[in-house]
Amino acid sequence: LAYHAPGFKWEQNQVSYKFTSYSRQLPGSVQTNAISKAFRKWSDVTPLTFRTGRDKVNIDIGFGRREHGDGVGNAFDGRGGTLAHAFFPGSQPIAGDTHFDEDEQWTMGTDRGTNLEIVAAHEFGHALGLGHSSNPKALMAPYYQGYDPNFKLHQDDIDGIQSLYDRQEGH
Ligand SMILES: CC(C)C[C@H](CC(=O)NO)C(=O)N[C@H]1Cc2cn(c3ccccc23)CCCCCCNC1=O
Ligand SMILES: [Ca+2]
Ligand SMILES: [Zn+2]
Ligand SMILES: [Zn+2]
Repeated sequence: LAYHAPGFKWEQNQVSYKFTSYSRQLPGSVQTNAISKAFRKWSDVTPLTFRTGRDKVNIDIGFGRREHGDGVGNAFDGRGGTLAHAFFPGSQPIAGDTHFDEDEQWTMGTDRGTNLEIVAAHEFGHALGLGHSSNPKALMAPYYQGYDPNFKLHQDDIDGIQSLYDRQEGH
């Protein structure tokens, strides 16, 4: 491309985030732990670092149901179906924002319900600039692949993110 498509990656390596709302289904500490573990999957393979912020941050994280404030086209659909969505990087306030469908049964550490860490890791792939992968085994595939206690990024996910954010120096 003759131009650099603005808004498809963060131009800085330090990315800030905060919760704008929490799920009622898990203790707050469990949710903050799940989110930081999800970010760590990506920071482990890039020069990116993630830190919590207080007011204006890059990635606002929230839980909502049905129509939850980002337009009727982005309304959630009750339990099942779409689990969450996220917006690509950019300068608009909504850029990077990540929303989880509160009608799902959000869990950690069990194969029941829907695992918050795994879904968050997928969504943060988008919030960092990745689209969906056609590799069904990749985290960035468009379908939730169920609970995996040792889930990790697929090579396809790593190749994708490193094409956006140069490899960690020295690795
Ligand atoms: C990858 C995931 C973490 C985020 C994606 C959405 C997404 O890409 N966000 O960035 C997601 O929710 N995919 C659906 C896709 C989907 C599967 N079905 C659907 C039925 C209706 C609507 C959507 C779906 C069949 C029934 C299973 C429903 C429960 C699981 N849902 C999914 O896998
Ligand atoms: Ca849903
Ligand atoms: Zn939304
Ligand atoms: Zn997705």
